[in-house]
Amino acid sequence: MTVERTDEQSGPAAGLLVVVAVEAEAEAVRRGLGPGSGAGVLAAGVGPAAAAAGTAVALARGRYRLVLSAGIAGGFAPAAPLGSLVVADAVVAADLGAETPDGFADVTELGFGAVRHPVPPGLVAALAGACGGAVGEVLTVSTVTGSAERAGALRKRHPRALAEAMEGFGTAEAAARFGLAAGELRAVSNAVGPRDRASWRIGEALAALERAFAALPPLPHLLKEV
Ligand SMILES: O=C(O)c1cccc(C(=O)CC[C@H]2O[C@@H](n3cnc4c(=O)[nH]cnc43)[C@H](O)[C@@H]2O)c1
Repeated sequence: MTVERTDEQSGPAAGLLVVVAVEAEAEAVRRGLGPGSGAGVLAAGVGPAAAAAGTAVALARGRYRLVLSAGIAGGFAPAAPLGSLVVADAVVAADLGAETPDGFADVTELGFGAVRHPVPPGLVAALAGACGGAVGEVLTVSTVTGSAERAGALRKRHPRALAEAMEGFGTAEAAARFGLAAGELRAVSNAVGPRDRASWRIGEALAALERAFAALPPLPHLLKEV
């Protein structure tokens, strides 16, 4: 696993680490950031475990002050349509828990762990103000939702959720171990609900992700907010 920086590794403290799942997302982020941003961009793999492991290794090896989970996501209709951007004000593990006779119980209800990482409000405002993204919860799931029933159950349990993806909570958990804030910025490639591969708009979502990173304020401005 390597963290590719968009400029010299040996320069001043990098500051920003952007963690995505796959190389196509990393390329979109790098194009948006442009040369000389100094940010680290890591394609850590799909899912919360890969994201947590990759983020932790990168943070142990590099000098970072802020972490962003980024990439494509499923959007909850109608708030997060295809091609739109979503900025998390909380990163929430939505399927970390147990099935009980009374329904799903998250790990905090079972008496241990955490399922939620709030994002510093100033960081949320700076990100959303810059890219025009909608603000709300972004869920992290280990299984992509593929039915209206599951989508409805998630929305019932998380009425403020705008999107689901698979890495944010892992990235935020790792960042927290290093005492760092983490945000999440997602571009919607598909609707959360019944599986319909023909309707995915991955190219549009990657283009929106690139535009979002091109619009980000300079790093010192973001760092003031955390
Ligand atoms: O096979 C399917 O039905 C299916 C539907 C949506 C996404 C996938 C993926 O394997 C992509 C996972 C990858 O992309 C992010 N992502 C994008 N859309 C979603 C989603 O609706 N729910 C969860 N994750 C999504 C995710 O963060 C992964 O990196 C397959």
